[in-house]
Amino acid sequence: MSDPTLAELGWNAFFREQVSAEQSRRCQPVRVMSVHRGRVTVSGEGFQDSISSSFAAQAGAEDRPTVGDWLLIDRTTGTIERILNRVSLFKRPAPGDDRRVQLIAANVDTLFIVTSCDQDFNVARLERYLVLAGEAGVSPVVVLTKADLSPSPEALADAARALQSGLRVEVVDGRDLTRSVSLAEYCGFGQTVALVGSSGVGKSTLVNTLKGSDSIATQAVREDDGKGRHTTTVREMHRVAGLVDGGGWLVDTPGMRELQVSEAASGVAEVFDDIVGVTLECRFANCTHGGEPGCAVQDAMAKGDLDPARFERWRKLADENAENTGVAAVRRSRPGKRPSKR
Ligand SMILES: Nc1nc2c(ncn2[C@@H]2O[C@H](COP(=O)(O)OP(=O)(O)OP(=O)(O)O)[C@@H](O)[C@H]2O)c(=O)[nH]1
Ligand SMILES: [Zn+2]
Repeated sequence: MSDPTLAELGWNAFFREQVSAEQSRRCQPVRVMSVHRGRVTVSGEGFQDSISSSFAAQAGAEDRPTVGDWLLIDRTTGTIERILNRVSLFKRPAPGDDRRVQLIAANVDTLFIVTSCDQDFNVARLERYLVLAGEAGVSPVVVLTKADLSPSPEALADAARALQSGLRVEVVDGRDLTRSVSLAEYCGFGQTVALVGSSGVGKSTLVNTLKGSDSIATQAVREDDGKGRHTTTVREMHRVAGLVDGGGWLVDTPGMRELQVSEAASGVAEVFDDIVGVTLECRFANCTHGGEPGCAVQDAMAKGDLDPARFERWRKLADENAENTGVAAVRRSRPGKRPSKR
């Protein structure tokens, strides 16, 4: 395949408008294809390189290049001038150190929430990922793999569709391009798709199938997960070539298996907007929905309009989010000396 053009890499008006004429004389736009310790590999128009990931104007915790980022780099020195504003950003508290944030991927258009029809299917987990997508500003698609191993994949697809209004759900056999071809429309020209899901659900298989080759990332990078253990993670962009009208990019996200919800109130409200709507009808604004008079939630459950199991999952996620968000906020408000041991 020929080297991608800027437009094929995903360059569009949103990014172009952030660059002044003076800047574009001095700098060129490049996209981050993979992140390694202290370095990033980047692609631009007829240009590929590995450059240092640190730069002079770095400010906040999110001011670090991650996979999918658009950078302006100096045409002569090759150093990063700045990171362009992102369309979307996946991040999470750094494992083992929730004072820091780990950037997962930037400028993702679509999130494939991958789950398999055999063992893995779990609505609570799907809802977690939907919250993550909502919070990151990315449109979610549930991808049910291993359709061949289930007697009734369509029943699972319907269960997934019921989780959020308008949710797209695709049933595939990830090993077979002809039975994954429904994913083509999300992987078109200049589009970027990230994949999340538990280990073994078939993410790598799907990436290889859509790429049209078996050459998935093997240059594993060792990253300290903060607990003294080392996990092997590779995050990089893979070009879709297996599909006729493909041409977009896939980002696998190893190391995102355990998923805690934090600072995601708007994502939770978006995924559970049906329940939030009902709570607005409760008589007391601070109703705990635990048996107060005039509780619209209890009412709706009694009438069969609201699934008690879904209500419980919402409550659990909302509580977890409040808890984690509180912890993160307290930690941030105490700058200065870091505790040496926790
Ligand atoms: N029958 C069937 N097997 C599949 C399908 N997709 C993947 N598999 C198999 O499932 C196993 C796990 O697939 P992977 O692609 O390695 O899963 P993964 O999600 O990338 O797992 P991690 O790399 O651990 O995150 C492999 O043996 C695949 O051949 C499918 O659609 N049908
Ligand atoms: Zn109530």
